Amino acid sequence: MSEKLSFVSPTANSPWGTYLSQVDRVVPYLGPLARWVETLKRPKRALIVDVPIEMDDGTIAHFEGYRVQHNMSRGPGKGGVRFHPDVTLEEVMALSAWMTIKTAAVNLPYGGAKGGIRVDPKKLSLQELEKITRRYTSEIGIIIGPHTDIPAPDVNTNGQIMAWMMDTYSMNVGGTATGVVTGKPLHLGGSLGRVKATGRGVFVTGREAARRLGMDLRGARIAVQGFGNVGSVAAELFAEAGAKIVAVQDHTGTIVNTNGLDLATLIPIANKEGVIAFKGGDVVPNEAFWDTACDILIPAALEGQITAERAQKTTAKLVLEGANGPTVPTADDILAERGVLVVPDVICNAGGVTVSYFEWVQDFSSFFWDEDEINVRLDRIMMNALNQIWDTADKHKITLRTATYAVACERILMARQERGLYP
Ligand SMILES: NC(=O)C1=CN([C@@H]2O[C@H](COP(=O)(O)OP(=O)(O)OC[C@H]3O[C@@H](n4cnc5c(N)ncnc54)[C@H](O)[C@@H]3O)[C@@H](O)[C@H]2O)C=CC1
Ligand SMILES: O=C(O)CCC(=O)C(=O)O
Repeated sequence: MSEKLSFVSPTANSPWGTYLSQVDRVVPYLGPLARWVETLKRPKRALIVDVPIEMDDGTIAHFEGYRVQHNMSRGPGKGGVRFHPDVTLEEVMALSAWMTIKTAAVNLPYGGAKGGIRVDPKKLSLQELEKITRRYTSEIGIIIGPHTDIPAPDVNTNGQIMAWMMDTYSMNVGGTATGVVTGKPLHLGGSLGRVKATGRGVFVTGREAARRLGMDLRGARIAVQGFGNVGSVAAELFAEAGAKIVAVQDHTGTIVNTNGLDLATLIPIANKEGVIAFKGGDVVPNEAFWDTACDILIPAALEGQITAERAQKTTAKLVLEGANGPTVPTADDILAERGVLVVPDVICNAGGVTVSYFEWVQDFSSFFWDEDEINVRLDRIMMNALNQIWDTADKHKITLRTATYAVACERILMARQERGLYP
């Protein structure tokens, strides 16, 4: 008998509700390991912290922060830190759980964790941003560490924030601990290739999926939602392969150009002011993004974006989940019924954590690899994982998402079983 979690009541399409539904779907494929499945339905540890800072105007502001360690059966917790006004404990729980599945899917020696602060970082000065980052790091310092839980960048966090986190943790323990976070700047123990790794993984898995569908990337029309680290890099790589980026949406709005957007001009503008400031496309209402005629759809923003209604109307034949949790379960079913292939987040966007793993290994060995070596190893890990998942999907006639969960959950629950319970 298991008690219900007392601190969260997920709804069907909420991030945690979506995750639970994804786990339920894999149970028939777990064999005797299914008796351990409840392990995956609750986080191992969830920390809520108060983050007080003095604002530039002298007032004291309090923000709520989280670090959730979902599962550590296979190794230390691993996963990013998000700064966003909508961050909740429930969302961070789901994001940490998806990390557990993702690290196991690509067979990295990690569990899953994630963190976040409910704050709009765009409203903070640089000094306030540094203060909130450092205070949050100190507060979660009781559960993170190079051998216990290793944060990394996620939405609205970057190399500078990882540098402050590394410095704060190092000051608190009294020695430089580069391995406590990944996604750091290069001269602070960062790795070549990390900035582009997630977008690169989306491209590598997407190229293989397109090949298997018989879709030529040259001339393929792509719509990208979210034009930050993941979306813009994936778009660039697909454009280099001959595809046309016909629609892009970010938090400022949506632009469309059926002849293909000029990324060399768009990317620097989007990084500074948002895509809406770009003059080389038509500005359309946000909902029209989902109506844009395209062959490939790349959600690379937030959770819950592909709803049942949007799944029904998309013309895409292939969905590449750059974001975590972008598709709600009802939409997943509609896409499957309509024959739209979905490469799920837990494999599609695993390139980032894979190069984070390389960074962590390089930090411990104090020996750094060149970018070609990183990319060759990244591509190999992504392709091996994808091929194994595809074989599992073919064998059981299931979606790539359920197949990824089957491969990953077997690894996680086998580790759980082999470790045993005390006494
Ligand atoms: N950075 C990384 O290495 C990884 C990120 N991811 C996931 O990829 C997604 C994007 O992350 P990043 O690119 O790192 O974040 P980012 O902060 O660099 O970019 C986020 C993008 O989403 C856009 N956005 C935010 N709210 C939006 C809305 N309501 N509608 C449309 N666009 C919106 C922003 O304008 C921005 O273009 C997230 O789901 C994240 O968890 C997954 C794996 C690794
Ligand atoms: O690089 C990492 O360790 C984690 C990245 C992340 O948060 C994610 O894959 O969603």
